[in-house]
Amino acid sequence: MDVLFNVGYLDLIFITSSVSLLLLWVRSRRPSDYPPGPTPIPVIGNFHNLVNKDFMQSLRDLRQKHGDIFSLSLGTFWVIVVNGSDNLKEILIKRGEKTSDRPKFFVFNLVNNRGIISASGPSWKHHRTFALSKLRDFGFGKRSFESNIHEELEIFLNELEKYDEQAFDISEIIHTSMSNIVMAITLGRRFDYKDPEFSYFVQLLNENFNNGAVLGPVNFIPILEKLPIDIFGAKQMSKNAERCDAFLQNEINEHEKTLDQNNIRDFIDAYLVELRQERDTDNYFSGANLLASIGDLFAAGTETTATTIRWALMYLLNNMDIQHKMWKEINENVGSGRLPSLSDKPNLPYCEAVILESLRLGNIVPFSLPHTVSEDIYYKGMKIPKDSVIFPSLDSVVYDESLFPNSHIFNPERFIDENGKLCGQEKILTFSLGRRVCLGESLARLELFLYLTALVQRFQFLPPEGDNPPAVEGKLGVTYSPILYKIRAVRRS
Ligand code: HEM
Repeated sequence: MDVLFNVGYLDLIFITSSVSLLLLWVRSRRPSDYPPGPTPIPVIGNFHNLVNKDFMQSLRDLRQKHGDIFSLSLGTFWVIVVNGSDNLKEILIKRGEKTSDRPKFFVFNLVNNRGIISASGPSWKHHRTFALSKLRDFGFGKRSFESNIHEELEIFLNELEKYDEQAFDISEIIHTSMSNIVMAITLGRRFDYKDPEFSYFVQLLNENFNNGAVLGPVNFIPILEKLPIDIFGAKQMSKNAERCDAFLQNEINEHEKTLDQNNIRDFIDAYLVELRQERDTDNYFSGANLLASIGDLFAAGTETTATTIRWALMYLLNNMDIQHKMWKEINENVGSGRLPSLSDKPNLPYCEAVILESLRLGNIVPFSLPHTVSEDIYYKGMKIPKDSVIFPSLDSVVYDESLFPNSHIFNPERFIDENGKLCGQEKILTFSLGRRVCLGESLARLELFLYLTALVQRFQFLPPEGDNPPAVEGKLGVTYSPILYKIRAVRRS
């Protein structure tokens, strides 16, 4: 009887383990109508295909092997990587109705899928439309906004002069300056560069941007978030997000105390008015959604523009002839007595081309942000299943030789036609495309133009004394950002 019982017990363990493994094996097997891809290993899926090299290179190599649309089994998700400008347009624009939600990833759950970036469905649409109209009202649509940027820019340029031509790392002050512009729109005020609370806020945002958890395994295998040790940085990221929220909640509370419905000062005021008027019968507007929305504007609107400026300066250090040509164009069309303004844009096509080329080759969001699929879709005979995750490879457009010959070379001339006019800007997809296209694109383009032209007008940028220009290298966090480098800002006479 005992023997029988022992055999039965062992059998049970054997059967349970076999069934579990079988289920995992079946789960990680690629159905024949899915896009092709490397063979997944049971339990591990395709993680092993991504660990040896850097993530960007791994996805480029997989494309070489499996084609423009390929799939990977990662944890509980099927990930579909979409490469090439035409495919991206087909999937994100033509089939946009079914491909514009966000997946249930750890990073998006951090704010309980509220606000803009992490939300899906009607609440997302509501908040996106509201934010876009308020960015216009308090930002790029307002005439006086350019002079607000100029004030911030003057402070920033003076800050650079304090380095007295010594080599320094520009990252922190450029982040602070960009953050202040978003502050002006959302909180209606700016902070001093030395304000400890503000510096801490900017530092926390940066840490979360550089944290590996954003694209890391914790998104694909939710249980990893619960591990007692924080190998994947998830707990640190949650803590940082809580501290950023506390800072922003404080600002919301102050706004509530001083709100005057006849004098709407900024984004928070406008949102609070909507909340009080209770016009929103579906209850999309809420305190939690307000907090998440302004958090989104800071997260998306600070690091991105700051990083693009750091890429542009890195390229200018490596291409002194291009820097000189930019300065010459500014000098001939604007002079040195006033800051360049938006009305100068038509006369500064070369400067604009340098910005476009920095947006292209800087490649700051190589896989955009992940999307998910709300219903099965079929494309080129392949099934892209409901709930799979789409990685839009904007990286594949950057290096598309048919669009950008000698794509690895920094060459602003590719955006200038034979009549000296700007051309080809529509080929750049750095702001992504479709319904989720970057909400801050107009603001970002305005900031990049005003900052980069003013920087080159006032200073010549050089590598540290006796050093070569920095190697053009980047590293991937949420954004692909240049490695830290030092620069000298020498005031032009
Ligand atoms: C050079 C600067 C910038 C670049 C390259 C950039 C790029 C992007 C990209 C690739 C996305 C993801 C789109 C997708 O899901 O497919 C995005 C989303 C977003 N961006 Fe930007 N961005 C920049 C600046 C800004 C600025 C200045 C703001 C606002 C202050 C902003 C606000 C947003 C928001 C709110 C989203 C989420 C949109 C949504 O989910 O509906 N961005 N951006």
